[in-house]
Amino acid sequence: MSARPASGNDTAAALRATAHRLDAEDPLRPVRERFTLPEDVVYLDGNSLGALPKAVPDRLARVVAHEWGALGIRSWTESGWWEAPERVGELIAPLVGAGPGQVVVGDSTSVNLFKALVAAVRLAGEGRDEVLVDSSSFPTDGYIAEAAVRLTGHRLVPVLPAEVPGRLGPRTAAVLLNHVDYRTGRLHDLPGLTAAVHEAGAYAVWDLCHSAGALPVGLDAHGVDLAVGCTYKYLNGGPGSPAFLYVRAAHQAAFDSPLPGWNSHAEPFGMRPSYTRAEGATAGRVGTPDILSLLALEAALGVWEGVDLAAVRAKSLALTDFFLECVDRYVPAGSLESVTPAAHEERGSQLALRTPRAAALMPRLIARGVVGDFRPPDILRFGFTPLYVGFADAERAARVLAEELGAGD
Ligand SMILES: Cc1ncc(COP(=O)(O)O)c(C=O)c1O
Ligand SMILES: Nc1c(O)cccc1C(=O)C[C@H](N)C(=O)O
Repeated sequence: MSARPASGNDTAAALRATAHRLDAEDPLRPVRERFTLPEDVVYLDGNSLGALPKAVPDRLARVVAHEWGALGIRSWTESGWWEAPERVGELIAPLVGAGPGQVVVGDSTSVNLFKALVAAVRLAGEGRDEVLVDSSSFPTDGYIAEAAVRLTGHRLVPVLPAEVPGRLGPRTAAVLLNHVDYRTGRLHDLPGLTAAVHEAGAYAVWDLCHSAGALPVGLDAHGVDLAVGCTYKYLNGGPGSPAFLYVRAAHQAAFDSPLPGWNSHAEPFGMRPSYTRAEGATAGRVGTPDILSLLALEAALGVWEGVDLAAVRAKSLALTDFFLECVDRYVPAGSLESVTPAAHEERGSQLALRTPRAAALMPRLIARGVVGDFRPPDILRFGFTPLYVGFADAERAARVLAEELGAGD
């Protein structure tokens, strides 16, 4: 980075004063009170595991003691367990720009990637034999895509998102893309790439793991065909909370799941020997939902009440700008390189700083209460969740980072 040398106490005092003012002016500041945050810790890992919303422990305790303990099997109907995948889907829908009836919650992101990709190539039909997959993606996307095409008989073409328009053609059936790159934090052009995929007559599948809850997505507005995302990052659902699957309403009649379990049957308790698909988003279900995690997620989604996603995006950009400014002021020139694009329209809600010392540095930052993560071979990752991270947190993280960099190995 183009760092200026740290100029001592004056710099720190000025940056702290700015942080204090920005926190005082922050319209999302009160939302932080909806979370239990670890004491004296700057938590910059919400892009891996979101913090704990305060409403979750009591809700879970009641589900266990009353719904499971006292009501038992009756809770599938009396406590609304059976409909929970669709009900929780309706809570996520507005956060990703989806109208009602298109989002269902259940299974992991990996499993939903498989369903979505196979369903997309089936929608494309005969005569199209290629699937493009984002080669910079989180590894599971590539593994799943490879396994999916082995079953469907398509040819997998790994490409960088920027190369997609040049690689599309009459043979393309579907394209699997990441909205925000998990390593670099680069935000890809979802509207533009989706339009290009459609122009080629193909189907666009988006992985929203690093954008759902971090920025407006606009699934309906941009014509996305299918999308998946996890709920344990910016949606704060807890470790292993179930993922979501979006199937555009226009495609639901032809949606052909490769995993048609009994939960997506039109009449699940009819126990029929043959399968008849349920209507709507329910067709994306497979087997018995993970009720404890699903209901923890439902309680966690309460933190979004009254929260405007445009304010979340504005704060995310302000926080990441401010963190970069602090790093620039505190850290000696040449010791870190930001691999996250500077342009706002290309930035998600995390920053990735490159240094050959990254692997050794991150444990030291964590020991000093600044929790980010390390991604091989040389990336320090800092996630900024606008619902609970403040500007004073950003200043402290940058200052501790500079101190640890200065301390040598
Ligand atoms: C982009 C992306 N896709 C998928 C996953 C993981 O999927 P799963 O929920 O199946 O572990 C992650 C992170 O774990 C991710 O960052
Ligand atoms: N899903 C995770 C897990 O089960 C354990 C630890 C981390 C994760 C993550 O989410 C990693 C994350 N997708 C990443 O961007 O690196």
